[in-house]
Amino acid sequence: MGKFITFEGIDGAGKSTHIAFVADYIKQRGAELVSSREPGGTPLGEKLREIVLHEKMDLETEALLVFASRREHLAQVIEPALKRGAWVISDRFTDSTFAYQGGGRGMSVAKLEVLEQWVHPALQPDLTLLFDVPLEVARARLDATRDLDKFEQEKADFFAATRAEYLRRAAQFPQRFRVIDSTQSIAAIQEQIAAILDACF
Ligand SMILES: Nc1ncnc2c1ncn2[C@@H]1O[C@H](COP(=O)(O)OP(=O)(O)O)[C@@H](O)[C@H]1O
Ligand SMILES: Cc1cn([C@H]2C[C@H](O)[C@@H](COP(=O)(O)OP(=O)(O)O)O2)c(=O)[nH]c1=O
Repeated sequence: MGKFITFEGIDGAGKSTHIAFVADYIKQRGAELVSSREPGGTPLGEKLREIVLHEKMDLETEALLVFASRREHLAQVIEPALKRGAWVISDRFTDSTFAYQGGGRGMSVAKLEVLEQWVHPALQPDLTLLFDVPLEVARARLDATRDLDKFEQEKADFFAATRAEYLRRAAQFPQRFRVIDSTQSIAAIQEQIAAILDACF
C-alpha cells in the first residue's frame, strides 16, 4: 500500500503553497505520486465542487455533496492508487468537512461521523498536515491574492469555529496530525515539513 497525506487549514493558511514541495519530496524517493484535491479530484467531483463553492444550499445538502464528491474520489482515484503502491496527496479531505460543515456551520459531529463511516469506514490519512494561522493572517493573505468563493467570504466567527474544530481534531488524533505554525516563513515551514516526512516515512 502507498501512503495517503492530506493538507488541511482555513482558507489562506498556506496549504496550496506547500503541495509542490511535498510532491517533489515524494518523487525524489522514486514513488509514484497522485496529487489531488477536494471537493473535486474526478470529473464528477469537479462539477460538484463548482456547485458547493458557488451556490447557496441547505447545510445537510452541502455535507452530502462533499461526501458524494469524496466517495467518487476514493473509488476512482485514491483507493486504486494506494492499492498499486502510489502515494496520494490531497488538498483537503474529511477533516475539512468536520471543520467547515461541523465547526464553521454547526452541523452535528455525530451526523458527520455517520457519513464518514459510510464513505470510508476503514481508511484514514497516514499523515495530515494542519496549516494553522490566526484568522487575521489568513484573511490578509486572501485579500492580497484572489477573488473569494462562498466559504472565503464568511465572517471571522465562522473561521474561528473552523480553526477551533481543526485544532480539536488534531488533539483527538495526534498519531496522524501534525500542526504547523504557518505564520513562519515559507522556508521555515518547508524545513519543518521535510523533518516531519523524514520522521514519519
Ligand atoms: N508562510 C507564508 N508567509 C507568507 N505568505 C504566505 C505563506 N504561505 C502562503 N503565503 C501566501 O498566502 C497566500 C495564500 O496561500 P495559499 O497557499 O493559497 O493558501 P490556502 O491554500 O491555504 O488557501 C498566497 O499568496 C501565498 O503566497
Ligand atoms: C473538502 C471540503 C472543502 N470545503 C471548503 C473549504 C474551502 O473553502 C473550499 C475549497 O477550498 P480550497 O480547495 O482550499 O480552495 P482554493 O482553491 O480557493 O484554495 O471548500 C468544505 O466546506 N467542506 C469540505 O469537505
